[in-house]
Amino acid sequence: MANLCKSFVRSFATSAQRANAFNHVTVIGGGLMGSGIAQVAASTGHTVSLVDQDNTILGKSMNGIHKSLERVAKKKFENPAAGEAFVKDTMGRISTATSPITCVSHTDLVIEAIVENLETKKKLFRELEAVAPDNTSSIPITDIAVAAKRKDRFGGLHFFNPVPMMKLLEVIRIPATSDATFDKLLAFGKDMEKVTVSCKDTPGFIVNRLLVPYMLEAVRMVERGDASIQDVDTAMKLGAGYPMGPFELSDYVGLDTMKFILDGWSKNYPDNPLFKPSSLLDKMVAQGKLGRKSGEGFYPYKK
Ligand SMILES: CCCCCCCCCCCCCC(=O)CC(=O)SCCNC(=O)CCNC(=O)[C@H](O)C(C)(C)COP(=O)(O)OP(=O)(O)OC[C@H]1O[C@@H](n2cnc3c(N)ncnc32)[C@H](O)[C@@H]1OP(=O)(O)O
Ligand SMILES: NC(=O)C1=CN([C@@H]2O[C@H](COP(=O)(O)OP(=O)(O)OC[C@H]3O[C@@H](n4cnc5c(N)ncnc54)[C@H](O)[C@@H]3O)[C@@H](O)[C@H]2O)C=CC1
Repeated sequence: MANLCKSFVRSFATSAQRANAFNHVTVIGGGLMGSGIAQVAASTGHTVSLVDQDNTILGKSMNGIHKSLERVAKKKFENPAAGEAFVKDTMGRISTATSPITCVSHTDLVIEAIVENLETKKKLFRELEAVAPDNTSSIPITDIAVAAKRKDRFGGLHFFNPVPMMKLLEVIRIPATSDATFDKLLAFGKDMEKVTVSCKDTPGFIVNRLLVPYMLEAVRMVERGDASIQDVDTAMKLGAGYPMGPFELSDYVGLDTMKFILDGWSKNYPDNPLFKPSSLLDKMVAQGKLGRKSGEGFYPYKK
């Protein structure tokens, strides 16, 4: 299998030298993030097991990956046959499973990308009782690591949505993370063709520490009646050069995920008025308006 990996990497590698930090990667959670991580891991030469709760969800994940790969292939290859081969080879590197237990016995890296809920994440790691770098938006890595026995082999990988397009990867170490693990995670980031940055295990790491207050102030502006959703989005795109306004981005991230993140922040910082729950966000999630994934959020979408 290692040989296969190497030959694939030779065929499709960019100019960057790969470290081949890990060969087999298990991604747990096949939603927006897990699918994107699995896709990029496979397209950069890793063999991937993608795990979610049932085969219907996994079917949707694989469809999404296929569509995204076709978009990538269109840009990457002038020759359609080469593009088709890239999509087929990449898909062939991904297998699916409904339990992580069978995969982790032979994997080099476990990436957790399940729902943003500390107890659910801790329960998963208790079950795995193994190495587990993870993808959380805002939960401190140290809090999740409580459930891991081998903390020296535990660290945080924060990818960005959409994973195939966003170049950044935040790599977080906790005091218990060994130098060897941290170095391997950085090397893995390079293998995934991402630019890595690191910071302390501080709330929201770098990006979300700045993004969350910005997004929240946008929603408060609308709640106060200061400006409309459309005008806020237009202003931030044309006046600040952002590719999406805060409400378009919220729909893209998923309003349920946003609510999980905000609920965590307001629980951890009850005295900070900045992180108070948003009644608008709560109401929309209760109505099932979750953004693009449900067909409606701040804006309507074709299903
Ligand atoms: C308001 C509520 C307040 C609640 C408060 C709670 C706060 C919580 C907030 C925290 C959120 C935390 C989330 C997180 O942890 C961190 C994140 O990930 S934040 C999100 C970061 N991402 C962004 O900021 C994305 C910004 N948008 C963009 O960069 C672009 O819009 C995007 C690349 C997504 C799409 O580009 P666009 O030009 O708009 O559209 P196109 O469809 O034309 O695409 C352009 C280009 O890109 C290709 N492409 C797009 N998506 C994919 C994909 N998934 N796979 C493959 N290829 C893709 C597409 O093919 C186009 O290529 P061309 O060659 O140009 O045709
Ligand atoms: N949506 C975004 O833009 C970003 C999200 N994140 C973080 O990534 C994580 C995942 O987020 P999304 O992919 O957006 O969520 P999502 O809701 O799209 O996907 C979560 C997936 O996890 C699965 N799942 C839940 N419990 C599971 C379990 N015990 N075992 C296996 N699978 C399980 C669900 O079935 C679902 O398919 C969250 O921690 C989130 O904060 C990080 C960066 C960006």
